[in-house]
Amino acid sequence: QTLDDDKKALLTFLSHFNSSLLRWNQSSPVCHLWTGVSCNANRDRIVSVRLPAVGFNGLIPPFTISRLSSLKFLSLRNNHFTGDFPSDFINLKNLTHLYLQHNYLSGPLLPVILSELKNLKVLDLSNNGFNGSIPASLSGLTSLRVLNLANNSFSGEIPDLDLPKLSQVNLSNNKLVGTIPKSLQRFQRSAFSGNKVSNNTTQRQRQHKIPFGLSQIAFLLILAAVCVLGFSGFSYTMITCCLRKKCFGKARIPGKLRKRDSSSSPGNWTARDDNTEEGGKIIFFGGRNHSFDLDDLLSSSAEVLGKGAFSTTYKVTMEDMSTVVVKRLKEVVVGRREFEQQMEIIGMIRHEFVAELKAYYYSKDDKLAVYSYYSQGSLFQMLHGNRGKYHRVPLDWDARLRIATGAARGLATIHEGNNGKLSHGNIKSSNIFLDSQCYGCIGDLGLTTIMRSLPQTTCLTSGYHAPEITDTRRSTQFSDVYSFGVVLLELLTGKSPVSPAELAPTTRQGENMDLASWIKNVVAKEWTGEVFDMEILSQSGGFEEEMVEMLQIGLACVALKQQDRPHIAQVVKLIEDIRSVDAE
Ligand SMILES: Nc1ncnc2c1ncn2[C@@H]1O[C@H](COP(=O)(O)OP(=O)(O)OP(=O)(O)O)[C@@H](O)[C@H]1O
Repeated sequence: QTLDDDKKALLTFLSHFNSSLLRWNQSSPVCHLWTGVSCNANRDRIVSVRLPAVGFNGLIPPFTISRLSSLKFLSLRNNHFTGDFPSDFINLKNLTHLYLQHNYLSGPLLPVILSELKNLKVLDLSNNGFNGSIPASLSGLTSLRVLNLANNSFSGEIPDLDLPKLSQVNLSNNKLVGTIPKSLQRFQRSAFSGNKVSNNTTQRQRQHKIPFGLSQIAFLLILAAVCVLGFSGFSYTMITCCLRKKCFGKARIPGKLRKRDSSSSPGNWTARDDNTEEGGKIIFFGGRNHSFDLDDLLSSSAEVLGKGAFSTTYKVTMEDMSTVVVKRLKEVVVGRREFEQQMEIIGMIRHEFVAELKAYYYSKDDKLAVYSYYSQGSLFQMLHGNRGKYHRVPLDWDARLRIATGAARGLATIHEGNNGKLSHGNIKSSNIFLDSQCYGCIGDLGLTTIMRSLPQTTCLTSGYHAPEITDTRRSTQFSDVYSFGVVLLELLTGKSPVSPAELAPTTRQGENMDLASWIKNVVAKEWTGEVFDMEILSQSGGFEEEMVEMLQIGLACVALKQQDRPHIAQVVKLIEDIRSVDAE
């Protein structure tokens, strides 16, 4: 019933715009719109409505959206809305994120309305025509973290906003005057640029003036006397304390020892998830400048990219259109400490050919790892997607060489990590991604050692695991090189090591042949060129010699005895020696 009511309210809202919407998207306006709407876990209320850049104009229809009383996230940014800040939004008491930027809204902000939106964490009203003063009642929004009022016509003095959680402010390009209040002086000057405001150094200078019209010498004498008295008092207290300690043995430490605050460690910014009692927290790597936090992640639109053995992988597009990959880890078998230690090691690795671990989250119920997103997809998709279909875009030899070069360099960097002790443990084509220049980048780093081990039977049939691997949690740099060799063979043959059926024509019935054995088999019986992917062979250019060299590297990597395999640094050198792709 409640969901129906919510839907009705939303449809009433939409009905005001039908004509413009139809003009905007002839094909399927409603369909598109519903993708921006999501419900709570019980599916009985609408909690998030995002309708950015849909071409809405006119007033925000009153008592439509505001009837969605469970709404937490509302984005109507980049439309053409006019009129005042909607006074009926006072009903949206659960709202945490409000994005109304880039519209034509105007008029003053009514203090009473804002003070009621007590749960707001993000308020973005930038790039509108709001005027009047900035209401001091914003101080009541104690959860506020982001406040963007830039590019409006706000005037008067900036109120003292005592908001401890506030981490981003932008009041630039308004008509504000006076001094920046103390509570906001921790923010960069650029947050206030384009106004006639100063920070209160002039006030401070005034305070430094000698009081009561005393002459400078008299003032200095008094100051010296105060200092001497202060010093004597301090020394007296220290001496008595020491004596007391000596006389009474163990002295009690006054006050409480403060717990170390992880947010003060450089490079890490810790945000507690207010909703979890179990101490869930998200840790970011690489400085404080993160455009998202846990709420943003959880309230952003997510698309399932796939489900692996240990995790479900989502592509998450944030309100600012940046995209990350979030892996919800299902089978973590280590405790918080070990999990955090592993993530810290991985978070230190920064290399152009290794997918960056941006953040992680640990709570009793949920463990997340946030990586950078590669829009070109994985090597697996590039090699095997749409095979045999007319719209397949073939992957040429140059691209394959570039992928091999990048991925080998990425893996070499990983093996240097943790004082040269780090291994990946899950090198395969679906974990190698293509960057904008078609270099291969290694993804999914750091998960195998903290997850449940795969059963041995799975290892044997996975096609990528080295024969000595019986426990996927105990991978080694040798086994990584083996898996990388399989990827090279996959690149050359265009055959997937995980589908033995592809190798079937040359295997005897019932024989379970891996890619390396299949290649050796074919090379022994036929000529070497038989193993290469037809897609590259049909390409003009005569790259066969280069491909044979790569085949030798791949076969060296998949040597059965681990000590016979080359070190990854050697592999990088050998691949680069085939042809340097960088200059191209
Ligand atoms: N950072 C990323 N950028 C783009 N696509 C990704 C990223 N990480 C994973 N994917 C894609 O998401 C899908 C699911 O990935 P996931 O890692 O869950 O499964 P998998 O790689 O098939 O198996 P495994 O769990 O063993 O790694 C795969 O198609 C993978 O290529």
